Formats: sequence, structure tokens, C-alpha cells
Amino acid sequence: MTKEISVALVGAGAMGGALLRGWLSAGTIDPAASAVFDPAADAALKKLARRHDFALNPSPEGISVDALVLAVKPQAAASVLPAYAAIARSALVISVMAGMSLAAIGRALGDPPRVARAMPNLPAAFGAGVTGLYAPATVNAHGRDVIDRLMAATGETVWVRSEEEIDFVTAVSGSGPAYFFLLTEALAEAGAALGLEKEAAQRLARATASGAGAMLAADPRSPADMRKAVTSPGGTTAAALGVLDGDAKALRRLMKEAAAAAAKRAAELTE
Ligand SMILES: NC(=O)c1ccc[n+]([C@@H]2O[C@H](COP(=O)([O-])OP(=O)(O)OC[C@H]3O[C@@H](n4cnc5c(N)ncnc54)[C@H](O)[C@@H]3O)[C@@H](O)[C@H]2O)c1
Ligand code: PRO
Repeated sequence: MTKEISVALVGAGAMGGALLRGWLSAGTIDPAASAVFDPAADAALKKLARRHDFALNPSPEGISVDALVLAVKPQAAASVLPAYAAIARSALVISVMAGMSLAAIGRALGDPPRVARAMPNLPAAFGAGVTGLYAPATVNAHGRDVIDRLMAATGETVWVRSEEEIDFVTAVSGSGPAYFFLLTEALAEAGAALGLEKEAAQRLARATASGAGAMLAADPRSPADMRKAVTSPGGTTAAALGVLDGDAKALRRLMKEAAAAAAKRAAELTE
């Protein structure tokens, strides 16, 4: 049997909390040997700590774990991370922070020997996440396996070739769920504008987004092939796609601009 991983998690908000819940339900981590740090721990997190018996907000002094996972806001990192420098000396450090470079993490933690970047996304809370991963050569095969096992507990993992590509992952899958939620909002608004009752339009749009997501998860066909399966020649879908994807390729152009803006912002956060 594979050994459970001991983890110190710094920041158990939306993303850190989703990872923690994924690890606990998949049995990936050893709760009794793990610790979670979050000064704003709410009742749900306290209940989780009691149920699974992990340490919540212990003194970081003397804590020794396999992996130190950093999930605080990048803007808070410089002031928060130094308190965890001693843990980082012997642990594999995995940062899920957007736009916080290996160099900046190293500076804040006193240059620990092994630091990797991971960019998960929020569907991790339902085991439906995808995480982009990058580790420099200082992280060996065992370290990579630990990172992969931790992140695979909440969905798929995709290794990328360079640290710069983590900013591109952030633009595609880290921020990506928000693009689909916006599309769902926009579709509901369009339905209401046509004359549907607002609530009916919202239910139709949401179930359509979730149904399309279920097809993407279960159907091996490419997204383009599934799009074609919905589109009868000269029919209603073709009329809509003529607006979204006609000669001007409006949606594809907009998506490129949006992803470029997200990647640029990730790079700015790094400075
Ligand atoms: N939300 C996402 O979809 C998403 C996706 C990928 C990566 N991320 C990254 O995850 C990180 C966290 O984002 P989030 O959305 O979960 O934010 P969040 O605000 O929900 O969570 C941050 C948590 O850090 C805690 N915190 C603050 N000071 C702390 C300290 N001194 N010690 C320990 N914990 C402390 C806060 O109380 C909060 O619970 C960010 O760096 C973000 O870039 C987020
Ligand atoms: N949420 C974080 C942000 O918006 C990182 C990816 C998703 O910056």
C-alpha cells in the first residue's frame, strides 16, 4: 500500500479548503501527521479538524511533514510565509499561488531546497479539478510522485515544461471555471431577453452547461466533434454559431484576449 502523505497546509480558504477536503476523502494524506494553518478558520474547518483529527493552527515550531502546501493569497505571501521557513527546510514545498514565482517563494521562505508550483482549479472541491504542475530539477522523481498524488486526489494532473507555462495554465484552467460560469450567466440573460421567465432561463442555462460538462467528461469525442453533433446544417445552432464563430471568429478572438490578459496579470503579480 502507498504511504499516506503528511501535509502542512498554509491557507484553507476556497482553494486550500477544496484541496484539503479532496485529500481527506481520498485518503491521500495522513491527518494525524498533518497540520492546517489558517487564522480565519471557520466552524466548518474546525469541525473537519475534529472529525479527521488533524492539527489546526498549532505552533509551526517543530513540525515536520512530507509536504508544505502554500495556498494563501499571493499579496499576503511575503508577510505570511517566513513563519513557515523552518518547516520548508525539510519538506517538499508546493505552492498553488498564482503569479508567485519559485524565486519569490524561495526569498520568503529562506531558500528551501525543494519548491514546486501547482495551479489547481476550484472544481477540485468535487473531484473534478485539473492541476498544472511544474517542478525544477531540484525536485526528484519521488518528490514529483508526491506532488502528483496530492493533486490527482482532486482531479487530473498535467505537467508543463517550464515555470513560465504555469502562468499560461493559470489563464486556461486556473481562472477557466469563471469563464464557463460567465458563459452560463450570459446564456441565462439571453434566454430571459428572448422572453423566458428569468428563473426558467437560469435553470435551462445551468443544466445545459452542466450537461455539456458531463459530455466533455464522459464522451471521448473531441469538443469540435460534439459541437458538430449538435449542429444541424442550416438549423438553429448553425445560426447561433454564425454569430459566435462566423467569419470574425468573435468568441475565439475574445477568448485569446481574455487568456492573454490573465497570463499578463499572473506575470505582473510575480514582479
Ligand atoms: N480560488 C481559485 O479558483 C484558485 C485557483 C488556483 C489557485 N488559487 C490560488 O490559491 C491561493 C488562495 O486563493 P483562495 O481563492 O483560496 O483565497 P482565499 O482568500 O479563499 O483563501 C486564502 C486563505 O488564506 C488564509 N490566510 C490568511 N493569512 C494567513 C496566514 N497568516 N496563515 C495561514 N493562512 C492564512 C485566509 O484566512 C484564507 O482562508 C491564491 O494564491 C490563489 O492564487 C486559487
Ligand atoms: N483564482 C486566482 C486569481 O483569480 C488564480 C486562478 C483562479 O487570481
